[in-house]
Amino acid sequence: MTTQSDAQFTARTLSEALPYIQRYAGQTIVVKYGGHAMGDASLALSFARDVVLLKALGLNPVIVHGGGPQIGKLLDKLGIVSEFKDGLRVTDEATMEVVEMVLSGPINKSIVRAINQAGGKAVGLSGADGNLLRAEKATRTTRDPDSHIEQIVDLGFVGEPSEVDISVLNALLQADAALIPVVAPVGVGADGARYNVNADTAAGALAAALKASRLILMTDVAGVLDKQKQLIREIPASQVELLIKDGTAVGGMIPKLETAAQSVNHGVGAAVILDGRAPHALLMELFTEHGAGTLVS
Ligand SMILES: Nc1ncnc2c1ncn2[C@@H]1O[C@H](COP(=O)(O)OP(=O)(O)O)[C@@H](O)[C@H]1O
Ligand SMILES: CC(=O)N[C@@H](CCC(=O)OP(=O)(O)O)C(=O)O
Repeated sequence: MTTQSDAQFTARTLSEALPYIQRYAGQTIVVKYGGHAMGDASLALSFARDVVLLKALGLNPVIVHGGGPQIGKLLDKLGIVSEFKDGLRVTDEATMEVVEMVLSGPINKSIVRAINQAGGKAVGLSGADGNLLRAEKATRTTRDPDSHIEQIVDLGFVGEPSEVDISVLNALLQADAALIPVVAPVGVGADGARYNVNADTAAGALAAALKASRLILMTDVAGVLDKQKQLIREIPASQVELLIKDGTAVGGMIPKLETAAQSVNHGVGAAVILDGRAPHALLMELFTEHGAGTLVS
């Protein structure tokens, strides 16, 4: 049972959120829901409720999800060895089959079901639907430390977004403004080939195409940590390359920071990297003055 002081606290919290609700009304917020942030069933339902609340408050949330750990589990079961380079999974044909199966299948549908269970109306898509996310083979190079010669790293079917066609999202929202799109980051090539696109990168490309006011990357750390493991609250987009070059950000944090900076440079209001395991992290970030995580602007 809630006491009167609990009720007063709730009422005050709602009242204090008013300027933020007014600021974001009608704005598109792209939320990247990472595989590590998915946690247990109650956390997933709590995330879904927060998304439904955003919609009820007049924001336009678009969810792009990951599922790296879940892909890893199935690959392990199938005895397929998987390797990462700079936070990207080297993807051969057999791995691509598993990636698409896991992302477009159980993960996408479990998020759609959770949002709908929370009273929303989610619809699941992948990059192939309506050519939402066109991709091309990603290219990466490394420099040999001895000879300084650049070498091409072959990542297989890892894709980079080449074009985003938001018409399918517009058509859905025109048909029913209550819909909440949930996008699996599987891109489609001009030749019809499918590509494994890092979910952060996919979310950044969508945020830029949708001219989102916020790109929120939900992960399993408090934000970007410095070398002393202290949270960095704000990073100018221009300093992101430096943090990657000096080794502060490694592995999965590299595509996050690159995406955050690129999306800001392409007109997204700001990008935030925050801890999706913290209950209501999304609401705290958007509707309180205690923004959580690291802001890239
Ligand atoms: N400077 C850093 N600050 C915080 N996390 C970092 C940093 N550098 C690397 N990481 C790693 O990046 C991880 C987040 O990326 P990733 O595992 O791909 O998450 P997700 O599945 O949410 O996309 C963290 O758990 C952490 O291990
Ligand atoms: C190219 C690449 O690395 N793709 C990722 C796609 C899923 C993803 O990004 O999931 P998280 O956000 O949960 O890490 C992968 O295969 O794991």
